[in-house]
Amino acid sequence: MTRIGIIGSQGRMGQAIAQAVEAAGCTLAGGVGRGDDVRELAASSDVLVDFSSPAALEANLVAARQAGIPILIGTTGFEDSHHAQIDAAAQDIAVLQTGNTSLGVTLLAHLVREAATRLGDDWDIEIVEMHHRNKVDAPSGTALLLGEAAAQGRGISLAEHTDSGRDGHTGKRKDGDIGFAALRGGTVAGDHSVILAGEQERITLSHMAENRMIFAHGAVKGACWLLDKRAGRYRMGEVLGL
Ligand SMILES: NC(=O)C1=CN([C@@H]2O[C@H](COP(=O)(O)OP(=O)(O)OC[C@H]3O[C@@H](n4cnc5c(N)ncnc54)[C@H](OP(=O)(O)O)[C@@H]3O)[C@@H](O)[C@H]2O)C=CC1
Ligand SMILES: O=C(O)C1=N[C@H](C(=O)O)C[C@H](O)C1
Repeated sequence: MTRIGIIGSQGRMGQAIAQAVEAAGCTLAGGVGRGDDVRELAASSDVLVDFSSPAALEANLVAARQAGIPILIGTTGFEDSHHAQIDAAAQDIAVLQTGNTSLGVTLLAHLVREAATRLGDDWDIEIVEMHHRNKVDAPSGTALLLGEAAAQGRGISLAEHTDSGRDGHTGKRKDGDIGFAALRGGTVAGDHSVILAGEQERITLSHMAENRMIFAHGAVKGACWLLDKRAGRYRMGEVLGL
């Protein structure tokens, strides 16, 4: 039976993933939190699943590399330097990093890419997300991955066309930018809408997570999918055949 080790095991997602591991008929190798030794967990796991904090990334990648096992990273809030660390680790082990492990969002990203490819640059793209009051990063990892999908569809760089957190006298909207707005409150598991706004018409593509078990089941599926993969960086779309 596949042994899955959870990083961030006492968190909201860590606890959901433990349930999903059981439901999938896998074995829970154990879990670690802040201050625990992730190398010990890696030594007794076939694959690691990380839903913790960007601060934990370096130690997690070192542990997975030393043990020679794959890692699925669902943590969000990464900066460019974190992505460089993930790329480096993917030279030696299989790594899947995604801001959202659900089937619905993975499909939504395809739809957004397609819409952005087909609609002209005169359609403005805005991404709105809402999450529970305890979420610490914004925009959400999902909003960013949907923004990436839109940017890819348009053939532009998201980094050069992001407009996030408008406030005050901002001036008019810059042509071609992809806008982000983040709402926080209550217990919302994760709502995302991509609005394509044209002349006299508007398309909204949305996903509403009703329960974080959808992320947990996707994470376990992704972790098991990674088991026989060569070193490299993989996407959730590959797991789900999208
Ligand atoms: N990709 C996806 O589909 C999804 C991604 N996420 C992301 O997953 C992450 C976790 O979310 P959530 O479970 O809600 O958050 P929580 O805050 O509930 O859980 C995070 C857990 O990680 C632990 N942790 C913090 N720092 C470290 C560390 N250095 N090493 C090991 N463990 C550590 C925390 O411990 P302590 O409490 O002591 O700090 C806590 O138990 C977030 O980045 C979130 O955005 C969430 C849902 C879906
Ligand atoms: O922190 C959360 O809760 C979530 N985080 C992920 C994100 O940043 O997009 C995925 C999901 O939306 C829930």
